[in-house]
Amino acid sequence: MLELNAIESGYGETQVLYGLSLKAQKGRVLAVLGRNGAGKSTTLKTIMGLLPLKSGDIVFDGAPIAAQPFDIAKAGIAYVPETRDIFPSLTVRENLDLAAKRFGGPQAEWTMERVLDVFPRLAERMDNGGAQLSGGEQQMLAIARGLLMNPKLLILDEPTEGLAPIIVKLLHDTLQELRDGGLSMVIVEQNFGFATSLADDVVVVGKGQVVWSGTAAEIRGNEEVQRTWLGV
Ligand SMILES: Nc1ncnc2c1ncn2[C@@H]1O[C@H](COP(=O)(O)OP(=O)(O)OP(=O)(O)O)[C@@H](O)[C@H]1O
Repeated sequence: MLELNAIESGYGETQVLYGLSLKAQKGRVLAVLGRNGAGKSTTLKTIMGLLPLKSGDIVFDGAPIAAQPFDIAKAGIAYVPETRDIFPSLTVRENLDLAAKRFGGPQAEWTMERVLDVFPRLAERMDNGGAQLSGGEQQMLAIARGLLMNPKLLILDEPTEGLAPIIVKLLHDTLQELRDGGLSMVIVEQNFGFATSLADDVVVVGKGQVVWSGTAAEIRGNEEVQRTWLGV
């Protein structure tokens, strides 16, 4: 459903991706792993139109991906950045309403009610300001907002970063539920156990390219790849 073919991208003069190719398939979870600075976040930002694609192409659902972030979201990709980017001065309800109004509708698969079923903790915090939420609640809000965009593909950048183990476990169970419901996802993650227990497929990024790809079971059994490219 999403295909990156030999993409090159970076920040101004600084090139970070050197011919990176990968495929994310419908109904499956792809984990993108790699050491700090390998180019994982840069890959996601390039997919989302936040960094210019210098060379190569990106195909989503059989068509070249749009150039502008809003059009990419409209086409069906929801992106939860590392920074979560919720609106701190708005309440939980207002944060969710913004996405529901823009991307919802009578036919929408994800409604406010359904999202709050998945994240009951948010239902208890609807009138709290974004800034009053814990890190885990902010992450839940960011994912809930992504779901209300009714995406075909949900992209998450380091969802467990900075979260306590008990919240990581809760998040894991929630994402597993979404996966079992058939949601396609791409997850960039430093937490190897978290990522490989959720993922079907795995790519490892090193120095701006994909250096290994296979299934989650294969990488769990491959200590050499773990040691060489992930430092696990
Ligand atoms: N805004 C920026 N301007 C210039 N260089 C950047 C910028 N952001 C990241 N880089 C550089 O791009 C390279 C890849 O960064 P990227 O964030 O994609 O890595 P990553 O694999 O996601 O790792 P991390 O887990 O640290 O986020 C790094 O060398 C980083 O220093």
